[in-house]
Amino acid sequence: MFLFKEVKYKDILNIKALTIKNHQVTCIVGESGSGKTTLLRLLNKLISCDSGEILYQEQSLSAINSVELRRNVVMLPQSPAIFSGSIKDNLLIGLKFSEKQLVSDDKLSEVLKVVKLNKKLDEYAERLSGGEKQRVALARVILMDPEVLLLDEPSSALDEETEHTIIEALVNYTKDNNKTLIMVTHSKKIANHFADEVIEIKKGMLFKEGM
Ligand SMILES: Nc1ncnc2c1ncn2[C@@H]1O[C@H](COP(=O)(O)OP(=O)(O)OP(=O)(O)O)[C@@H](O)[C@H]1O
Repeated sequence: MFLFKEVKYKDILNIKALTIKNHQVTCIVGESGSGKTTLLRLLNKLISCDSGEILYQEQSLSAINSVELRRNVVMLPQSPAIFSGSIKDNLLIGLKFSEKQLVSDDKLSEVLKVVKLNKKLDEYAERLSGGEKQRVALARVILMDPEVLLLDEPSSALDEETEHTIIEALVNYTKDNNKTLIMVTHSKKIANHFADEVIEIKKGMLFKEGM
């Protein structure tokens, strides 16, 4: 699905060869500042590499329109934005921005169940806890129904038990719907338990080259 060839970005990332397979759960681990977020940002063209090439479904990212790419490859940033308004407003905003068809309240409630958030759609999103806001943002990404979900520490604000439950639900969602999940996590436990592939980055380089 994604193929890296001699990719360099500033002096932050230097990846000779990397394949990320589709319909799999890939976890990216590594110490703080090693380049994990930078890697995710390359995948949906928020940034572009200085040299080398990244292919998505055999097509060079440089030849794919960024807006079009981001309809299929959606990123959840480390500190996602929550807007004033209801949970429903916050769920629909991703669809509105990407000019996708809006969905029914039933569908919205269904997605809240995937992220195990037991709240009403008309509750104020700003009153939610940090971990609950994180799950609203995650539900917003799921609603976009992308081929690839890029998640940057989606469970950083959750306790260990909730984290396990949410990631498990997310992995099941990925498998049931033939999605591709690429997730940065600080938790080696999560990575070892759920990932089909683990990418470890050290100072901008793959710990195990040529995966
Ligand atoms: N646009 C940029 N210009 C210069 N330096 C940058 C830029 N973006 C990131 N960096 C630096 O690159 C390094 C890697 O950043 P990145 O956010 O990818 O790390 P990370 O592995 O995701 O870290 P964390 O786990 O702390 O989120 C950091 O030292 C960061 O300061």
